[in-house]
Amino acid sequence: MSQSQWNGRPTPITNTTHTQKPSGMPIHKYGRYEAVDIPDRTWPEKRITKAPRWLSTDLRDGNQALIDPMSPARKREMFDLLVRLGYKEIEVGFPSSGETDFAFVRSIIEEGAIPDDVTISVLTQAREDLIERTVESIVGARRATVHLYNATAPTFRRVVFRGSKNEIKQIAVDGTRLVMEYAEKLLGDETVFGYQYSPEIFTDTELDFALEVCEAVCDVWRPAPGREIILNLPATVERSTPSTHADRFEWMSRHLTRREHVCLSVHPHNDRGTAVAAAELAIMAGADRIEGCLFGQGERTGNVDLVTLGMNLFSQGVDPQIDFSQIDEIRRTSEYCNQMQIHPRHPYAGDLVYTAFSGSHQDAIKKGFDAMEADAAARGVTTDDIEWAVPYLPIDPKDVGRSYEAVIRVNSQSGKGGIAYVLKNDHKLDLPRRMQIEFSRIIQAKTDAEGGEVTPKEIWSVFQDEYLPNPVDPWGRVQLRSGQSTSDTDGTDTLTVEAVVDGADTVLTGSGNGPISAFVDALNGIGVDARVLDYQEHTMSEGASAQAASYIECAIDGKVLWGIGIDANTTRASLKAVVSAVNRASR
Ligand SMILES: CC(=O)SCCNC(=O)CCNC(=O)[C@H](O)C(C)(C)COP(=O)(O)OP(=O)(O)OC[C@H]1O[C@@H](n2cnc3c(N)ncnc32)[C@H](O)[C@@H]1OP(=O)(O)O
Ligand SMILES: CC(C)C(=O)C(=O)O
Repeated sequence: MSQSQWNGRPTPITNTTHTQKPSGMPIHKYGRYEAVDIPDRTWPEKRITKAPRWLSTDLRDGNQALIDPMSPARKREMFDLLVRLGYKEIEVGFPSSGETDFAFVRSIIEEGAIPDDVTISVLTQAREDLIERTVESIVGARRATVHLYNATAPTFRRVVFRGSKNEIKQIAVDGTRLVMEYAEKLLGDETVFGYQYSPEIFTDTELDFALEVCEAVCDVWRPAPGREIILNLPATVERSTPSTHADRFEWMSRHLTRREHVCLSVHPHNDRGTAVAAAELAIMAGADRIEGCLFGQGERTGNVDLVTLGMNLFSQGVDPQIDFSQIDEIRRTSEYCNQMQIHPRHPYAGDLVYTAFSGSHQDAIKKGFDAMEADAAARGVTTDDIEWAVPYLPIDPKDVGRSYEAVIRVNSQSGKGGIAYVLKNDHKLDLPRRMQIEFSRIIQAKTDAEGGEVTPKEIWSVFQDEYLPNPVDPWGRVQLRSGQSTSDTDGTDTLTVEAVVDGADTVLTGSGNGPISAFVDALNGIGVDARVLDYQEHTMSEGASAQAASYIECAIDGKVLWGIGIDANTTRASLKAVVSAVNRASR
């Protein structure tokens, strides 16, 4: 007998209870990614306190991965959106790939679509004919960067270029020289010309070799004050943890000579699903700039998502310097340009990302909103002036142009908090806690029976049917017509009420220490045994025509239930609430 049984307690589950088994998958085919020897790494202690430089490559890396690459019209729509959002560096294409990209670059230059403070960038392989065509494409641009790449990783050296390390380095060096020569030959003084080099597949390149190639490229470009070089170290295929990626950036940042003239850029792809973390840690490790695409479009699993990165900064109180305040417009444009749908759970932008279906989340959200309102009122400010603190909502959906409408949606997983939120938000009815429980059971019965979601409209219709008189087809024993009350100096109220009772016009009279108790007394006259257990009321709006809501919990002939009354006059509202409970008791 085990000790726990001996104690009369259940046997605890230990981790030996579930024995995990080898998967049988071919793990022998995959090697472990090499760690970086950098024990004195500093990036874990760093904080991101300002926005990095951003480059959008939607029109290049994003576009090259589309089933149906963007038409000129779609490209232009995307370009204009990126400019409106505030991106200052935009990779606009691969002009030597064909007429579409070349013509697009020419069109935005010739039509004056590029603001003076925006730098366009164009990508090319390190091949002379392609470089010449690439430089031709940017003639007349105010600010333009040529971006040259060649893969440097062992497999690519062996399989794609079939060359030695020196030969691969030479491709980068010759390419850089050719870019400079063609820029010299073709570009005029009107163009502020920049240069970017990417050792493609940096993530699989030996660090010392990546450094050697970057240094050789710098020897040709000769970065100096006012003559920066962008060294972009791409995770062309994401291969390691974000922490190892950060180590590699810290290592490169420490070892690059002329570091002060280098803009160190990170270009993560999302193969392991950790591109956002990889970009953020790379910035902590010393990178200055991030290349990515809106909503993570791009090759395979995509480029890093610029929207998530920017919004992550925003949610930490750091200005991303990009305007995401109309996130649905950004989403619609991106969906149109890319002909790809954004997932409903996409961070910050998906349809469902500010929505809670489950009871405990809804309860906490409702309490969060209530607490924010109380806190703001106590300080005499609005909720926009205090720190956001609503559980389960990392940001205020309003800040990205969303309403609160979809924050709580009700289904079989929902509890009283969610339903109460809908009534408060949409109808200004702040139900007492026990009434929330009562009404949520009514909604629960509906969701259990019918499944699916109950819309706010349906919730309201069930609520009206359950608690409020139907003006067209009234139901229940009692319908109030009018009433008068008088108060004696000894505190006794006498009430006379004209009502329809069981279909007949009736005058009820009663007395008590207030209008409610007088009405309860009057109801005795028609054989209703009512006792008031709880009473709450609140105004529903401000101003002279304000309505009040009264909630009364009654024991009626031994049955405990709630009633509600809504009226501009608080006494009438409370009498209506008693009638609501009485009618429900006999329904
Ligand atoms: C990681 C990235 O996203 S890189 C960007 C990738 N984007 C694109 O490729 C989109 C646009 N590309 C294209 O339209 C075409 O590839 C073009 C027009 C540029 C070139 O087309 P092609 O001349 O038919 O060549 P292809 O695309 O097959 O390229 C392969 C050749 O280029 C060489 N090559 C590949 N990359 C590079 C490079 N960066 N620098 C120099 N040569 C390169 C290859 O070794 C191969 O040479 P080989 O034929 O001697 O074996
Ligand atoms: C050209 C480079 C920067 C690239 O797109 C990649 O490596 O993913």
